[in-house]
Amino acid sequence: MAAEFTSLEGCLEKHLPPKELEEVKRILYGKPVSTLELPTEALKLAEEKNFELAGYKFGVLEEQLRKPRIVKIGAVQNKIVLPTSAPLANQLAALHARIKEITDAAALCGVNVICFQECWTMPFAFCTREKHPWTEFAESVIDGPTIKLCQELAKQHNMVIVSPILERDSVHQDRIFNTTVIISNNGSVLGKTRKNHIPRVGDFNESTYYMEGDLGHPVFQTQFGRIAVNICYGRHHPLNWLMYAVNGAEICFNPSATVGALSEPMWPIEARCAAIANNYFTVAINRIGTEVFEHEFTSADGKPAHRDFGHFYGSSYVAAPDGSRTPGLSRVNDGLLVTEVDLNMCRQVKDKWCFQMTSRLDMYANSLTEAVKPDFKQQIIRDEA
Ligand SMILES: NC(=O)NCCC(=O)O
Repeated sequence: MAAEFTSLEGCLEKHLPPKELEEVKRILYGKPVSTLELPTEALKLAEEKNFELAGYKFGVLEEQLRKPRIVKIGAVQNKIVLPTSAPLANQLAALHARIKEITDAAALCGVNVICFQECWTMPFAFCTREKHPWTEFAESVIDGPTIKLCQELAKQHNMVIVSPILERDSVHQDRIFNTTVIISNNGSVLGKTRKNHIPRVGDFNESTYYMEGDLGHPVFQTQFGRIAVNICYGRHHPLNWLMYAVNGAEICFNPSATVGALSEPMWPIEARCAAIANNYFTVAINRIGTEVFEHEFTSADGKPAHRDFGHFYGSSYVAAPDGSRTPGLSRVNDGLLVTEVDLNMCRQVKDKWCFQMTSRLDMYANSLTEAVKPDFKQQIIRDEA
């Protein structure tokens, strides 16, 4: 769908009578979320700097023996700032400045953990199939310029920063990975996680640029809960989501870069299903805009060569373990979504639905062990009549 369609929620609100709208929202979005009051200063900054700022809060049961574990999550979606033909250093600096503005607004809103979009320091150039100059954006997660910036911001704002970048691993022969770095609110690098599943679909020609993640499914214990990151295409793999839950995640981020023609109908479903199935909060983040490249490329589908990927439709949202979700940010504008959650909800929903007790992981572990053997025989009962 074209970039002019700004948001699904906006369209429903414009065209449905209030009573029907309430029913549609109940069915499509689950238990209603309330609006979070945001400081005037932050709203002013958002207006001045031209990004959407929205805030929501999920309802949760009050417990008698546990204190609430309130966390404010920030999700950021943004366009690239300069054209893809600008000098790389300028492109990077402009993105750094943009993310700093949005993070400053998040700090004013009291955000505890913020996550940016997939490979946020660069245009999503993998569609071009050109290595030069794009692989130059890959940087060290130990002392690269982006990590340094994130460390400063994390310390300044007492905020955990989840920063998805293209990683250059110089300790291992300059290999490249699609990595997310977790920076603690004290400014130190807590660790990193790498994209496990690499797309081989449409113009997402990413497997020629970087390798499959080799770090498993780490979960990071932060001062604001246990967090994990399932990077973009990993959201199509239920076992990837599952393993972060098995390792104890309470919030699972899904920083992404995906376009309307390919995935938009799947977008509202996948991270939300994952929240339900895995009893954690999911944070689905997608980039914004249409990125135009200097040289034409084809999509190997017989259609004419072109210079862009299509429209990255944003629509970032948060889903809760009880199946409710926030409205999405816009399909066309940069934005910051602030969501207040009580992590106690994860266990409350586990106790209600018992998915963790009925999942039969041992049965599937055995079945999958058999299924990956070369001499595996499918369990099919044939009608020989
Ligand atoms: N960045 C990325 O993995 N995109 C793949 C397309 C999709 O998963 O929608």
